[in-house]
Amino acid sequence: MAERTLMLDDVRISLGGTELLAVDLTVNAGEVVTIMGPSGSGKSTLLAWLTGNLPSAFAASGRALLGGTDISNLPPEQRRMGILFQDDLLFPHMSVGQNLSFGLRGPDRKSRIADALASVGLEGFEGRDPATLSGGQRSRVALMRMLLSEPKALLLDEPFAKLDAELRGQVRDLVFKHAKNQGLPVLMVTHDVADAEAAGGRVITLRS
Ligand SMILES: Nc1ncnc2c1ncn2[C@@H]1O[C@H](COP(=O)(O)OP(=O)(O)OP(=O)(O)O)[C@@H](O)[C@H]1O
Repeated sequence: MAERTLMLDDVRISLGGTELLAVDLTVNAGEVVTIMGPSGSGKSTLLAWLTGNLPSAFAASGRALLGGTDISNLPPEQRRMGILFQDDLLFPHMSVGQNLSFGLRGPDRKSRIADALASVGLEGFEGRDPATLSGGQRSRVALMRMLLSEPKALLLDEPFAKLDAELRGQVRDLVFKHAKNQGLPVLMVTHDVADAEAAGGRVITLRS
């Protein structure tokens, strides 16, 4: 599955002329690599660079290769990255079902959405207004929206922080299983050692 690896080739990001981070890393298909490190060490900045949304205050060099293709200069929407942040927002004027069908095609769309909701304990939530959901419920909808969009790699930034302990384990397993089944490379930023252990892969620690 070499075509599904995510390679960070000599990536260097600096801020105000000072190097913030330097990373050389290959994430294999189905592998979860955890990024840890103190606050301010550049974890979120690295993910922002990968998505094509690096703030202009930073300067970056190096390449990101997804399945062997250099994506470093592609616009964000062409990178096919599944992105999940702790404070992920759902579209407020759409129902849960409409949020999930965003970018989804095909005649089996409805049943895929129903299955996705059921898999995170939200069976029948299609018609709900996101404003009426709890933080944990919203974060599960955002997660399923990401997975349904058929990304080629996953970038997760504290993705399970809003979930209580029991749900956290379940949702985490679901994401990692999905990544394994689909052969997706995953980069996960977390402060939580249990998240890193559950991922079971390599841990990269950025220094402050
Ligand atoms: N838009 C921006 N403009 C200028 N500096 C920024 C910007 N965003 C972040 N920074 C700075 O860049 C550095 C890295 O921030 P980043 O958010 O990547 O750290 P982090 O490791 O994700 O931290 P945390 O664990 O607290 O989320 C910090 O010193 C931060 O103050």
